[in-house]
Amino acid sequence: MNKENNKQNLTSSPLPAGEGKGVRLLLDDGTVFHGKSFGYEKTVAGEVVFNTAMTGYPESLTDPSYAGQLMTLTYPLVGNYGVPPFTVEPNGLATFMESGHIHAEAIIVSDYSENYNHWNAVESLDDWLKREQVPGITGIDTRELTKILREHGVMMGKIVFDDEPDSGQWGVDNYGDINYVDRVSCKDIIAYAGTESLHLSVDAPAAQLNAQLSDLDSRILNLNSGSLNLNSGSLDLNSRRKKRVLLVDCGVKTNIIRCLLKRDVTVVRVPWDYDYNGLEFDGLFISNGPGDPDTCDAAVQNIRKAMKDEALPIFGICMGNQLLAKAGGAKIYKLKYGHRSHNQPVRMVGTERCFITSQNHGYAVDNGTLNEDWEPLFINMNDGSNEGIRHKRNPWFSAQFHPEAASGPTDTEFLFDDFVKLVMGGF
Ligand SMILES: NC(=O)CC[C@H](N)C(=O)O
Repeated sequence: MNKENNKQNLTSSPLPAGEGKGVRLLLDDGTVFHGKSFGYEKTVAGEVVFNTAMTGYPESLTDPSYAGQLMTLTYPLVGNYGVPPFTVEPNGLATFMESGHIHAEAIIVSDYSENYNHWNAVESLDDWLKREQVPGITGIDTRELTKILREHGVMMGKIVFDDEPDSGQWGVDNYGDINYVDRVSCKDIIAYAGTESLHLSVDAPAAQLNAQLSDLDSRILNLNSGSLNLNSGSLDLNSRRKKRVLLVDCGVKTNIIRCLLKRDVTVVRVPWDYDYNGLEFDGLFISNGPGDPDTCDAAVQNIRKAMKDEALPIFGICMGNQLLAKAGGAKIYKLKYGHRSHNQPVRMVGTERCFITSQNHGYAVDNGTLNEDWEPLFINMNDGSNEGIRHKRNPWFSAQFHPEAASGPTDTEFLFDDFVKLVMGGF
């Protein structure tokens, strides 16, 4: 079937002659959009999703949860504040980005602005995309595209250059069948303490890792001893170490690690399928990540093992909400077109408190499948879907939205305070 003749053929207002190459966005339902290329020239395919935030393209492009997706921005003017520098902190974390590189397959915009101006910009979006070999399309009627995705639901799409014949092949499997988490998760164990970080091998026995982590703690404590506040809540005086959060990296955003470190805990980041149950830690954190949570069974099994310690604080964000729910026996389903924006309203169940949240997810926990030990913690005010869960007795909770924001509103950052208080042993 020739999909291009099958459906709408949508041409947006032409860009001035001489700009990027002509390029088409082909949707799985046969719709074709015509635009101009910017960034890197490459044919790519993936799940086409839309994000209605007005800002935040550097953070969204580097959010590992966008792996495998073509990111449509509905805000029409994109690129006008350029791109911040890719500087890295002493602990190896990017200063302004959410990971080490762009994870979205492509960016789709209405009107790419070549001119940019911002106190922190060092290059244009076009130059950054070229450097990272990621294609962009401009001149697309992104509101029309979004209407189609809202009606039909998200679907696979492909970018094809007008001067290249379309092979007719997608070149990638269906989005939901690919384990993207495995692609984006770290490969080593990385411990972050203060401004330091230490890479450890996943093959080392737990006893050796525990000893290496203790050495790191002693070093940090000695380094800080001049200014050490002995009343600091995070210092465990019995074990002479800081409180430790074990972070399961399903594609963690940098700002989650920053938010934890800011609260004075040591963060031990492990690959998504690593069995951390022999390590010493005081709290378990399960991160955001791309793709279908049903591809992450190893992570669910490890969470179940950790749950044998009923007093262990557990906190999850986004994919972490879904994996914690699965570990508790609940089911996940795919939303029609997901929540990707800076203005998703959620209500804290049992209260009249409503928060405006930053979101990026396509799947959701089915509230009806939570067993009697669990209850919804937040509910989306637009569509009633689950936005978080909590265990009725144990210190286990999670949010479907992004309390770390980056980008977006920071109103729910208090959830990190709540978690770290539990880790410190009190509430
Ligand atoms: N940001 C995330 O962690 C997203 C979780 C999952 N991949 C979803 O789309 O629902």
